[in-house]
Amino acid sequence: MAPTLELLPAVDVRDGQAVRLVHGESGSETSYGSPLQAALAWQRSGAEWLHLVDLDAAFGTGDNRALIAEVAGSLAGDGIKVELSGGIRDDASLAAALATGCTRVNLGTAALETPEWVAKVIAEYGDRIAVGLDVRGTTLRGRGWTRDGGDLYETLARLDSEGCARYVVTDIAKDGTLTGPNLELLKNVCAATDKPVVASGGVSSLDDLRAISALVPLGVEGAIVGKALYAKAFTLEEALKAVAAA
Ligand SMILES: O=C(O)c1ccccc1NCC(=O)[C@H](O)[C@H](O)COP(=O)(O)O
Repeated sequence: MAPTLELLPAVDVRDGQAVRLVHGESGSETSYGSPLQAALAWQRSGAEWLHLVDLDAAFGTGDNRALIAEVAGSLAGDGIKVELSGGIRDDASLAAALATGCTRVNLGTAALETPEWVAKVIAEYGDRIAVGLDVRGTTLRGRGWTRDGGDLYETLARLDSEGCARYVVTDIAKDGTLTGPNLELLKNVCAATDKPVVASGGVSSLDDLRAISALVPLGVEGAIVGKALYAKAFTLEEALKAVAAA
């Protein structure tokens, strides 16, 4: 039997607040209050993972490093696995991220702009490093998804050859829109790599999660869920039950 799809409820932090964006665009925020309270709510609902994003660090508008460390530290200390994303681009930001106790970090822009550094940290930290492949069509986007950064499949082949352990794949056109995941993209990425893939962006319903679960045999390992949980399209408890039964 295929393993159960992992669910990663998202807490995206901007200016100290948990927010949701549409298409990852700065200025499209809806605020949902305290990131720590949001994270603790997902923990109470049975989350095994948390996807925690420092949007200010991703956009280059500052950072929420202390708050992120507090949230990651609180949850990781309680046995929740934390995936940390946003603005991790050099030794200092990577050291700060890993020091939070997170299970892994997600590198985005660095994989496009400083490939030698990314190859070095992949070799050093193994599966504590994932790479976020954030795409419009098949073009990667970096710097908070604001700048083009090359071809998805060329970059994927390069990262595979360097031993990258895992990819977090986001269709930016779907992100924060509640219009369903891009299943074709996920299938295509799974066909291009043997490494596990975490799906991100667009989940709107339990049926979407069941559809992503059907891709587990192809290599999809997990799904990040943001807006649907905040908009109460379903509860995390319902989502965990749905994927366990899929
Ligand atoms: O992850 C990043 O580094 C990032 C950078 C810039 C804008 C957005 C970014 N992440 C957004 C997410 O990871 C979302 O939380 C996730 O894709 C969930 O999407 P959805 O379920 O559609 O709300």
